[in-house]
Amino acid sequence: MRPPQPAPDGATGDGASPSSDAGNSIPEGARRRHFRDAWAQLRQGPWRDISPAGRRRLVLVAALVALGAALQGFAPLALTSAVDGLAAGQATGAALAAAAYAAMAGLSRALRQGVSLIHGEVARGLERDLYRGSYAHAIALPHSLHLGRRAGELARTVTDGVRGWRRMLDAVVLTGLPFLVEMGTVATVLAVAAVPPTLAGVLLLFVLAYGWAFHRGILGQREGFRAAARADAEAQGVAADALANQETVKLFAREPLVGQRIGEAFTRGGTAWQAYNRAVARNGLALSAIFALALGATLLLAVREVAAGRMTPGGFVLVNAYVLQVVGPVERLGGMAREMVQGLDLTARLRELMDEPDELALSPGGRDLPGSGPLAVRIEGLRFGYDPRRPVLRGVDLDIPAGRSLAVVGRSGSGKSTLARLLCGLYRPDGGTIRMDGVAVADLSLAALREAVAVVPQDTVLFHDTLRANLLFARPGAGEEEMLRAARLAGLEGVVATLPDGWETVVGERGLRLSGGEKQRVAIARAVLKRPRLLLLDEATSSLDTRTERAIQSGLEAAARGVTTLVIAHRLSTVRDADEIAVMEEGRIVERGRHGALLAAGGAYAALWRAQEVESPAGAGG
Ligand SMILES: Nc1ncnc2c1ncn2[C@@H]1O[C@H](COP(=O)(O)OP(=O)(O)OP(=O)(O)O)[C@@H](O)[C@H]1O
Repeated sequence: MRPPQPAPDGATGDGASPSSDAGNSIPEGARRRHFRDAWAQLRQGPWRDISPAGRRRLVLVAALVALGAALQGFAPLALTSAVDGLAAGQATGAALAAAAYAAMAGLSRALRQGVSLIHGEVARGLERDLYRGSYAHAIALPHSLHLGRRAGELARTVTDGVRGWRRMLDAVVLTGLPFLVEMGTVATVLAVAAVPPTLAGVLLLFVLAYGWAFHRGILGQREGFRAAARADAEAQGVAADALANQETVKLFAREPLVGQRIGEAFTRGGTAWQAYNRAVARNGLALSAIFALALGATLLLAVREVAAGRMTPGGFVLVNAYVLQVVGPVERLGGMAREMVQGLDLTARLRELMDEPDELALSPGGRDLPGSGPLAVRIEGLRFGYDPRRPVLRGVDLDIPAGRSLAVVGRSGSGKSTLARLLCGLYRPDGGTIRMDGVAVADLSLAALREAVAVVPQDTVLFHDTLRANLLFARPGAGEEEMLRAARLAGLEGVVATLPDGWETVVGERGLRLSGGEKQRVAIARAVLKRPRLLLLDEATSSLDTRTERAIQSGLEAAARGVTTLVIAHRLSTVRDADEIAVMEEGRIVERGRHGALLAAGGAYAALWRAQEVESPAGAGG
């Protein structure tokens, strides 16, 4: 039941969400290059997507963060003055200094709270822009690329990527910037307050040792973190797979077995998180030891300096305050390094995705289709293979005069649907040309081509929305009358009448709440509503019973009147009235003509017809 490579999941023990395989995709040595790339992309990509107002607010956030950090850095100076004032018997001065200290510390904290509120809003706006841009790009990627990916993988890549950018933004604005400002002010204060060099040196040494230990700890924990996240994702994969197969589980009465597998998977996740938490605790202990040593050493030194009269009691307080105060930013800096690395891991696949050329880049032709009536289609020497090693179309020549119908029949796998896909620009031919009203499809804009063509595919997938919304997707501006006419021609009216919610019925994910035949009727109605110049019917009625098919056939014929139509069909009885019938075999057209002539010729078509007559004596296929 477990998928071979479960998609890593964002739900992890500490709320962080690295993508396990994304994390492994960047070798350690290439890390710096990735930082550079990420920076370049930050400037070209995400940054560009932020609205000018959003940028101004981001700058405001940065300014407030810097102000808060500066206040935090300077505050102990006021405390020093208060203590020295007290020591010198200047109570008023000491009180003023103490008040200044309280104001600075309070303001700094208030700023931090306010900033996180504004920053959250700014960051959410940025996320929205990123989602919009990334999904627009993902949808515009070539059809072949979508087919080559697992369901949900693209959505996961986008979500991970956007979360990664958000983490990096938070890390830089909320941690990196205040760290630099606060350390700058601390260094300035130490210099101005003439703290003895030995003490300043010990303090610096402490910061470095603490930062180094913290960083090492994070690197050490990284593998454990990834392993735990991976185990978690696997467990989620097992559970998701079980849910997807719930019907099978029930029918085989295997609930206990599935429950046990899920339990085992989550136990593995729990064990991995325990190992990670132990590593975190070990590192925490090491840090506490360094902190205790540093505090002890600096205070002893400070006591000696004060006793020798080289430092005031206020200086003693200052040193003590800084030892306590610099721990936070140093720790946060380590956290920031982790966030940046994890953020980069998360954005890696999105950055790759954004580099993939979209359909427009691959089909740069930008011409519009002139005119407005039915299209004349001419196909010459068309060759195509999904894989270069296996040609599917091996030189197809066909033409459909404007407003006429052509039926393409042939054995399963002969390449009929592939021909239809090339006609609507889902793939580019390897050789040969398709012309619409004399214009090569390669020169057309994809939007112009697809506005002109309507397809009723073999398998219809619908939006998880109402029937009305699904139908109007074909032409959002269509009026009620027009929609009802399309529904009537497609035999959909009768279906709608039986549904308790009528047109407002929500059809379920991918349209799963409708039967195959009902979905097919929605697809036909959509195609009719679109008022195309070329109609492609790819076994448009294959899911219908013979009686319903006959009923809809007349509607389809009415819809196809005056529209160039290419019909792909297995049941030959449905295409016997086509203006022309072409028989396809192994990617080539081997016969063309009208029904009667082809039967009389006694070739491939006649053989297909006879075979279907044996299966269904009432009339081939019907
Ligand atoms: N996305 C794809 N990637 C790779 N190969 C494909 C893809 N789609 C179809 N094929 C292959 O191309 C060949 C032609 O498929 P196509 O769907 O055009 O046949 P068809 O004549 O429409 O068949 P049917 O009547 O069963 O619908 C088949 O051998 C099929 O396996």
